[in-house]
Amino acid sequence: MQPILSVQNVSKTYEGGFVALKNVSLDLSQGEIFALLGPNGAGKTTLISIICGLVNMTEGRIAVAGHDIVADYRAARELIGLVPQELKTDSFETVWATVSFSRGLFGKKRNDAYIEKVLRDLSLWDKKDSKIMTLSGGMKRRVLIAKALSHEPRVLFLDEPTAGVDVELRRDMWRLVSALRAAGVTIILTTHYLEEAEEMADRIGVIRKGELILVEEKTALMRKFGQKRLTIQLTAPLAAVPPALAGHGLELAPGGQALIYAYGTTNGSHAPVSALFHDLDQAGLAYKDLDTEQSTLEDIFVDLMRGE
Ligand SMILES: Nc1ncnc2c1ncn2[C@@H]1O[C@H](COP(=O)(O)OP(=O)(O)OP(=O)(O)O)[C@@H](O)[C@H]1O
Repeated sequence: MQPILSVQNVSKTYEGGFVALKNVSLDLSQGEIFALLGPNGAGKTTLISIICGLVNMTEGRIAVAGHDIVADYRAARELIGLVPQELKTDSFETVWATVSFSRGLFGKKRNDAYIEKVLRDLSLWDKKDSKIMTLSGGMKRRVLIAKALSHEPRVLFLDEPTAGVDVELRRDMWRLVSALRAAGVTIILTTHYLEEAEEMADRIGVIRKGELILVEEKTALMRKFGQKRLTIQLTAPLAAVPPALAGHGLELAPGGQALIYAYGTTNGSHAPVSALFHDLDQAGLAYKDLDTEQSTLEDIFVDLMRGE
């Protein structure tokens, strides 16, 4: 199937010579949620801005549903919605006028029923006649989302959509994202809240210093780079790991009250764990409790960023 978004060998050098993107390639399929992660200044906004036609690329080619974003920019842009990071809205207009006007800008026929649905989905309906300048920051952000959805885009970019928003808006937003995905909309989001990406994304891309260093299905990523940690709380403290257990790579917790066993989640086999318990019993070590922890996307991300 043709990708809904195809980014091929895109590079960007800003005026003054700063290289913000280096040979980035990426294909997205319809209806997927893709989380683009990376530290501040990695190039996420640059990439999104290029795809949305706000910044020119230096090299490369991008197509949206087969429409080249340069040669066929009108058709390409009609398919894209962008919720920008910064709050910029026309303060004197009403919510209704702002969102309807935005639809008109894309040459779409007026559709009041659709705009009403968008405003209702974003809990903005009772504010439809309010001027933007009278709204709270969270409400303004909802308006930005409504604007981005006004022309029924097939690809939606959310650039740090939940930065500084309250729990309720965050929850609304994720409900909306699920509904959009179910309707076949492809969503690309950048976020610094990694639990959000862990929860929502189908695939994760990590960008570092302008390079897309990794693109992976989320579940595969968690399997591949994830670690589990088993803490065995002992009934009596130890001074050192007993020699009989030397082959397991155990660590003794400070104070000697617990043994820590870290293992990968790659092969799904539990043989090493059962061998460990067998040897614990053989060594006559008594334990009173067990804790397991699994690495989160955040742990994996931090490790990836360290691995320069
Ligand atoms: N107009 C510009 N001229 C020169 N350099 C720029 C310009 N815009 C961005 N940059 C630089 O390009 C790099 C990438 O910026 P970008 O905004 O894409 O990062 P980001 O990954 O979105 O970061 P953040 O997480 O902070 O939003 C940064 O070093 C930034 O200073």
